[in-house]
Amino acid sequence: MTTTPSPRTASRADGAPSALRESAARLDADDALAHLRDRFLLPEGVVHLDGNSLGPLPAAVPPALTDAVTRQWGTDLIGSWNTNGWWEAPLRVGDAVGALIGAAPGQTVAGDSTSVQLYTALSAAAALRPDRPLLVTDPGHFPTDRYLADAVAGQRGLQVRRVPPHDLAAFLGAEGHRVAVVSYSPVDFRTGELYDMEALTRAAHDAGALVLWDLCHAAGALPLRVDDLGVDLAVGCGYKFLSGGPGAPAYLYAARRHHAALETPLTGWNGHADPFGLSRDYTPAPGISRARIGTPPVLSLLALEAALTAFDGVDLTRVRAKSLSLTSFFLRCADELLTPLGFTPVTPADPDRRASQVALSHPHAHGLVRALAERGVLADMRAPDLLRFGVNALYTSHRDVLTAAAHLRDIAREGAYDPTPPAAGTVT
Ligand SMILES: Cc1ncc(COP(=O)(O)O)c(C=O)c1O
Ligand SMILES: Nc1c(O)cccc1C(=O)C[C@H](N)C(=O)O
Repeated sequence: MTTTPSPRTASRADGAPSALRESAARLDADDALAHLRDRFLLPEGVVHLDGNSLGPLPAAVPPALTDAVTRQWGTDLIGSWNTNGWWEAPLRVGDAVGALIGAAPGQTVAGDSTSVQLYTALSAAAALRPDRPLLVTDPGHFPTDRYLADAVAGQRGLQVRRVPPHDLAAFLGAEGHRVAVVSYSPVDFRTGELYDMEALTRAAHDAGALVLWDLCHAAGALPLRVDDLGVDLAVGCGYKFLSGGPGAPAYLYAARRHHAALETPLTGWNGHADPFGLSRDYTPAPGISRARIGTPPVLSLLALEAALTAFDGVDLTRVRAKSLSLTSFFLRCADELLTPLGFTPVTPADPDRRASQVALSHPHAHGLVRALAERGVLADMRAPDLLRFGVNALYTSHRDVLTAAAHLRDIAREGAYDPTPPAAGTVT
């Protein structure tokens, strides 16, 4: 999103039909997770429905960062690598993320960006299946995943096949024996469609291929079971549903059974078996440590670590149930208030096929999202015509959802938005 909301007026859903207001009030009254909102510092008068792009500030982060800067860096100085656990932070934070994605400790490392982690994972997967020439990815995958698939394929002499998840089984039936890795996301970042991770993982494995999941839009939003499903590799960012802050470290999961043979393409000294031995040649560390590269962004790791405490004691099956309640309610509001005004929901109505966002198509998506931001409702748009609304069960209420839908109805009805498409280079 682009605009600083001013004035912030989003707390008003007064103009919404009373049946919707009563439903929102009832659903919020029954919400066993409502108290978790206090774990976030949400500005007054803002409805935050863009946590699928950048989560808001968790209350635990400012004191953790103050401590990291003033006591650890300011006073303990370089000794902090030992005394304050800086050296182990990528593994410690990796394990904390691992707990949210269903990974037992010792298989997840945090530190570099999702794009870098993807490069590592795709390259490592190709090296684990050297006799197979195909890399399968989703034509609708997030751009960085597609670009990196092309780059790794080019460097390793592979060919990329763009196969939508719904067509994977048929594709593997014909070409499966040639596929090294299937690289997918369980969630379509535009529409919010949720794919069947279990069935797709099994299909890849039945063909003898590896599977790499990009969990950016899933981790923290729904229960994940990477160990149970036998996932080979996974990556994800720290700044969406994990709310680790702008540019938060991303993570890489590699199943333990692959560690001994895991060849990482960026052989930085932090991944060395003996980083301070300063030896001439690279010897990979045992375990997931070999996926470390260079000095990690410690302050960002500590911010992410603090952010993850927002999940302490939280049952992700409850998070999922509330997220579905929020998105169902959003679809109902859309049906009653927005479809008559030219909005078309593109997110599946079937809850089993819906992740934690609702997307609506409208030819003036950009202007509408900007007008919403001016009224204190934060959402985003994805070109050419999608308005995206991400819900996070840790802090979103049904009233928030209704407020957003009611403002959008008013803006559309009044024509109170600029229909000009975004200029090239605009962050949307
Ligand atoms: C599925 C997915 N992968 C990767 C990224 C981004 O990668 P990076 O964190 O390197 O910018 C995003 C969003 O920005 C995404 O939605
Ligand atoms: N990572 C982002 C950024 O650095 C700037 C703006 C947006 C983003 C995003 O996360 C986009 C997001 N992955 C998406 O689903 O479209």
